[in-house]
Amino acid sequence: MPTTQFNVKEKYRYQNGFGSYHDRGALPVGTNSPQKPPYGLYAEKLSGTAFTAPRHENQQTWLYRILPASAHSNFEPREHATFNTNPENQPGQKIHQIPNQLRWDPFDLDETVDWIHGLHLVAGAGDPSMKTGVGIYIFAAGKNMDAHEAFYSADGDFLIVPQHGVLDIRTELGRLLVRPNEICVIPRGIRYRVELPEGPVRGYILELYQGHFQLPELGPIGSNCLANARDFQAPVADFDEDTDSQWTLMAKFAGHLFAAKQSHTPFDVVAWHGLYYPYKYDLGRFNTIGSISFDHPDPSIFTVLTAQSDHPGTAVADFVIFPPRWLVQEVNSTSRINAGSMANMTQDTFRPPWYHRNTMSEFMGLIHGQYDAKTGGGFQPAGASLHNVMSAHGPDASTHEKASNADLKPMKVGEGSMAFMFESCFMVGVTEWGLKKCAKVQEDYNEESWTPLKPHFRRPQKEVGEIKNGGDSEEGAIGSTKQVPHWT
Ligand SMILES: O=C(O)Cc1cc(O)ccc1O
Ligand SMILES: [Fe+2]
Repeated sequence: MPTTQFNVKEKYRYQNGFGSYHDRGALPVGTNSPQKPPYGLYAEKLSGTAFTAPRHENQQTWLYRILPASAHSNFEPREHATFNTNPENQPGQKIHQIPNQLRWDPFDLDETVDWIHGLHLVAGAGDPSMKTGVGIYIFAAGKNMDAHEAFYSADGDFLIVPQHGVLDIRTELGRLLVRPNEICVIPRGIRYRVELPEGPVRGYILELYQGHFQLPELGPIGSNCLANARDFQAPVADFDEDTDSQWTLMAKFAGHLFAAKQSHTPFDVVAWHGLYYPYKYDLGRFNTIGSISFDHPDPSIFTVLTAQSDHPGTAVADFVIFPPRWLVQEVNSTSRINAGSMANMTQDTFRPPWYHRNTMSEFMGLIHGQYDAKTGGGFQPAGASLHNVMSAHGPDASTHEKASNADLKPMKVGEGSMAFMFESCFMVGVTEWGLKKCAKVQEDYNEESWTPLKPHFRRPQKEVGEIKNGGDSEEGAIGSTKQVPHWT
C-alpha cells in the first residue's frame, strides 16, 4: 500500500466515541504514575476541569511522553502590538455592541499567513482571563506553520468549522484530518500544529472560554439521533523520537501571543488515556429530526454540540446545523381534526423560520449551498450573519413571498447545503476587524431583507362573519361550521 500523506487510513488513526474513556498503547497497568513508567517515558497529567470537578464533568488525560511538556525556555511576548484575541481588551478600542442585524460578504482567503496569523476575532463576549464568554473567529490561511512550530490556546476550547480547504492537524495526542462538512474540537491547552495539504483554508471558529462541549440531552427523542456518540473520532497517539531539534512553542494566553523555545519535539506522546482529548465529527452523519405534522420547530433540534451555562438549558454556546432535510408539514389535512372543536383550525404551515427576537445571540455561517431561510442571495458560503440579543430577524422578503405561496408538498431543503449557527446566551460584541477592517459588512442587509415586506392585513368582511374587534361572533366562535377567520 502506498504511504503518501494522502493515504488517510495509514496516517490518521481514530478511536470512536464521544466522552468515551480512551485507553490504548504503552500504558502502565493498574497505576497512572509508577516510579518508572513503561519504556522510560515520563507520566504527565493534563487537566481540562478542576481536580475536584464532579465525576460526571471531570475531564483529564494521562500522557506518557519522551520528555515532559514543561521542558522549554521562558515564554517571551510576541507581536503584542498586533495580536490580541481577548474580546474585553481589544487594542485601542472597546468592542462594538450594536443592535443592528449584521451580515458579511464572504471573507477573503489569505495565502500569506499561517494558522496562528490567520485567526481573526470577529465577535465575542467576556474575557478568557475570567474564564467567561466566547470568541468567534474567521480563519483564513495559506501557509503551513513552520516545520518546528507548535501552538496552544490557554484561553479556551476551539470548535473549528472549515469552509474551504483541508486541515492536517497534528496534536500531541495524535493526528486529525479535517475537511469542509466536518468539524473538530481542540480543547484548551492541547498543543498542535496545522498544515494545509491542499492549499488555502478558510472557516469559522468558536472559542469557548468556559466549560466544554457535550452532546445535547435527547429528552423524548430517546437514546439515538442528532449527533450519535459513536460518530465522534479521537486520534490514536502518534509520536516522533526527535530529542535534538529546535522548536518554537507559541501560546495564546489571555488573547496575547507568547513564544518559548525547546530542543525536542512536542509531538512525543507515545500513549495516553483519559477523557480530555481532541476529536472530529462528520456533519454528514447527523441524524436530523423535524416536524411531520405542522409548524416550524425550534432550531435546537439541530444541535450538534452544546456548552451549558450554570443554568441548565441555557447555553454559553450551542453549535447548530441546518442539514439537508425533508419538510413535509401537512396541507389542511382534516384527518386529525375533531370537526366539533377545531373546525376553524388551519393545519398548513409557513415552513421557514418564524420572524423572531431571541434573548440568545445568533451568529451564522454557511459552509456550502444556500440557507433555506435566506434565499435573497446575500447570505453566501464563507459569509456570516449576526442577529444579536433581541435583534429582530426572520426570512427575507423573497423567502417569505415564496414560502407563503408554495405548493405544500413534501419538499427537500438544503440539498447540497450546510448552514450553521453559534447560538450564545451572551450579547456578542463585534471587533474593529469585524466591523471595519475586514471590509465585508453589508451596509444594506436590513434594507434588502425586511424593508421590502408588504403589509397583507385585511379586516374580516362583515358579509363573511359579523366579527367585532376583540370579541367572538357566533359565526367566528369555536365550534362554528362556517369557515371564517378565527378572531378572539
Ligand atoms: O434565524 C435563523 O435563521 C436561525 C433559526 C432557524 C430556525 O429554524 C429557527 C430559529 C432560528 O433562529
Ligand atoms: Fe434566528
